[in-house]
Amino acid sequence: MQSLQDKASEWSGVAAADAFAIDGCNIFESLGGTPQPFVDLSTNFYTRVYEDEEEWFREIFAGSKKEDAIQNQYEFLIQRMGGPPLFSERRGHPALIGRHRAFPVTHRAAERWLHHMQQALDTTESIDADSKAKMMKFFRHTAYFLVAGLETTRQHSHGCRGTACKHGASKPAE
Ligand code: HEM
Repeated sequence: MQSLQDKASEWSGVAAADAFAIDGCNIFESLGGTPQPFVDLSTNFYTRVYEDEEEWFREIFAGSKKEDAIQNQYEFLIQRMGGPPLFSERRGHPALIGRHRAFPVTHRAAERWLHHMQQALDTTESIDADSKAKMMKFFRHTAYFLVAGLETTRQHSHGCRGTACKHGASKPAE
């Protein structure tokens, strides 16, 4: 069976080696070892998301306060890009598939998310071009990893419906 990583590579067009080039360097340190570039990026990103002219996409985020969404994201990014584990200290394990279960993370939503992230990166001056390129590949691959992961768990839940399957405990989000 095709793994989620394989599906993510196929759907995103980004090979795993390119997506995880972020692990071969420390972007947090190379950007000066401070939270600021990540705060800038997340603020830029979520300002675009919360003002998106496409209501269907804006609505996905309606249950979260913009300030909270910004903090969740920059703490995750700092941690993932080689900085201190701020996200895990405050929120626990990232478990991204589980944390997105309540949201309709479709191919279309992934493309819209990536569109805003590309624009946010393009207009964040505190991040250099090489780091931007690496981060975008990571984002693209991860967005499709989420699409693939959620599609798989939802299909699985459908298959279990009406049976005494152990997965029945976690209700599928549809
Ligand atoms: C593919 C399309 C995506 C959609 C539609 C989506 C949607 C959302 C929504 C609605 C939230 C809740 C906002 C909040 O309260 O923090 C969220 C949280 C989050 N997302 Fe995404 N997301 C997507 C992709 C990604 C990607 C690619 C990443 C990582 C590279 C990511 C990382 C996170 C993190 C770390 C949180 C905070 C979770 C928490 O603190 O509980 N998301 N996302």
